[in-house]
Amino acid sequence: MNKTLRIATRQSPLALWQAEYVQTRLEKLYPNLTVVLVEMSTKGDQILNSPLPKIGGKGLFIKELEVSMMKGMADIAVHSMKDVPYEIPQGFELGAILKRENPFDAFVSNDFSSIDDLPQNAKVGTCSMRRIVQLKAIRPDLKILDLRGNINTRLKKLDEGEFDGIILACAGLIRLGLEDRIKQQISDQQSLPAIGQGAVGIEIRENDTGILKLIKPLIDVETTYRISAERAMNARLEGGCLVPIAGFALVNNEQITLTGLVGNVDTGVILKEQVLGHVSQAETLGVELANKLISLGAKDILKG
Ligand SMILES: NCc1[nH]cc(CCC(=O)O)c1CC(=O)O
Repeated sequence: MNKTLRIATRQSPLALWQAEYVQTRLEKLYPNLTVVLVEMSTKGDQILNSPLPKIGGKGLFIKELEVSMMKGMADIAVHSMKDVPYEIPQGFELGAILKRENPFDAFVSNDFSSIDDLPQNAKVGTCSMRRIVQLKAIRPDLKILDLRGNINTRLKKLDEGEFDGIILACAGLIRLGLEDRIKQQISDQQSLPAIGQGAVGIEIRENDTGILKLIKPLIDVETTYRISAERAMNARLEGGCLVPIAGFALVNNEQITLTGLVGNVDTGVILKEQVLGHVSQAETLGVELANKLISLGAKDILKG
């Protein structure tokens, strides 16, 4: 019997690419399944004249998709994991996390080859508090200017000369076929990636066992360990996009190394720590790292 599965998605080129990627994967797995996209705009897409932290943070890119699932208009929602708040609302759960793309930040410029190549007092565009605090640590002279909008909008503003360079995620550029715009892949030493950066997740209605079974083949185990550790740390720190928090996990031979960072844009203070352990303890390690950061003053740093 032909079944139809409906994917709730935002309408940005990146969101559509990610939703179509899941659609293609599912159609290949299940030839009798029809997979359709239910496109919608979210508040986070609509309010572009204010820095994201001032309008309520990342949940603004998610809420409408969850409402469509609750109303029975869609069966799953595809998100960039870095846009998913650490608390999943009651009635929903993360059903699958797919294989992580390049997780690092990218320096994008038409005139300069790297952050180090930028002249004194160069103008750099980003709205991420995480990127700002780490950029200022390596180049305190830079003029960081607010930059919002989808990837193409941000590139257009760069190309129109508003900035000497901008910071984006490698993953978004790669997925949109814009890898050639990456002038420098910024190392995690210079800019620790955002929690979940580079990973795509599928949100479902809680206990929707039929859908869970359907999407199970899309799960990437290593990525799930990495994102679980990063998100557990963020949850313990109660981090949103209002504060500069970064977390990045790597897995090697069933050992997970989790690095976490908190900072303060006003004071420039950065606190960075690391834990390691067995992948089976991913979430426990995330909490352990958060507790270590808290014991070293993370909450006061985040308050400023
Ligand atoms: N809301 C911004 C956002 N959310 C996810 C990505 C990139 C894709 C990813 O990290 O998976 C981006 C763009 C960026 O940070 O440059």
